[in-house]
Amino acid sequence: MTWATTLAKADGGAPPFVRAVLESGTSPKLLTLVMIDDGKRVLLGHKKRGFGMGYYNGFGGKVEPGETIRQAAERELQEEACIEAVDLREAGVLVFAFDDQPVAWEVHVFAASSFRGEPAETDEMRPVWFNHEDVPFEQMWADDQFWYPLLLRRAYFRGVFAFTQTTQLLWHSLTERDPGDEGCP
Ligand SMILES: Nc1ncnc2c1[nH]c(=O)n2[C@H]1C[C@H](O)[C@@H](COP(=O)(O)OP(=O)(O)OP(=O)(O)O)O1
Repeated sequence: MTWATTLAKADGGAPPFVRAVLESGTSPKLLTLVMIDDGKRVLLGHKKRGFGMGYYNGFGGKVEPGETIRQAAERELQEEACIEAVDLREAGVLVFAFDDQPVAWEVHVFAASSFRGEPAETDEMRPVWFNHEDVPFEQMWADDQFWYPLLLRRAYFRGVFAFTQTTQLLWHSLTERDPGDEGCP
């Protein structure tokens, strides 16, 4: 996570626990997040259970052993929204560090503008379309308001976010990067 460590030193520097977790040598927990954006509206799911319950979010979850990150994104989209993305693309990567967890979370964000199937409510998510100007950030993770503008204008992004008490955002650093560019921000 070279780029994340570099970002953690930017913008005045992250809280010490962020640098500690990034430099610990422990592999991050891998997760996915799929955003469906038709150009005017985004499809969000109202999370009905588990981590982030009550928030609107894209569709995703943990990468399971034996699957690629992309396969995990496709599986979670099917499991949570009952749809299959047609033009799934890598949109960005978000790293979350928590002051009470020894491992960082690395969330790989994908986006698609078209899909097969009809979004349907599942045990985990209730899908709802929002116009771009009506995205309900006050009912979403605190980091979302920062990277959504990049997502919506199709800029590839990378960000590091520091949380306390699970949901309170303490600090962040965000940059636009080309996929595969491992150089300094
Ligand atoms: N801060 C923040 N912003 C935006 N999105 C997220 C976060 N934190 C997050 O965890 N997420 C995303 C990443 C994932 O898409 C989900 C969380 O996945 P989760 O539901 O815990 O994973 P599953 O594998 O589906 O879990 P089970 O319910 O099956 O145990 O939120």
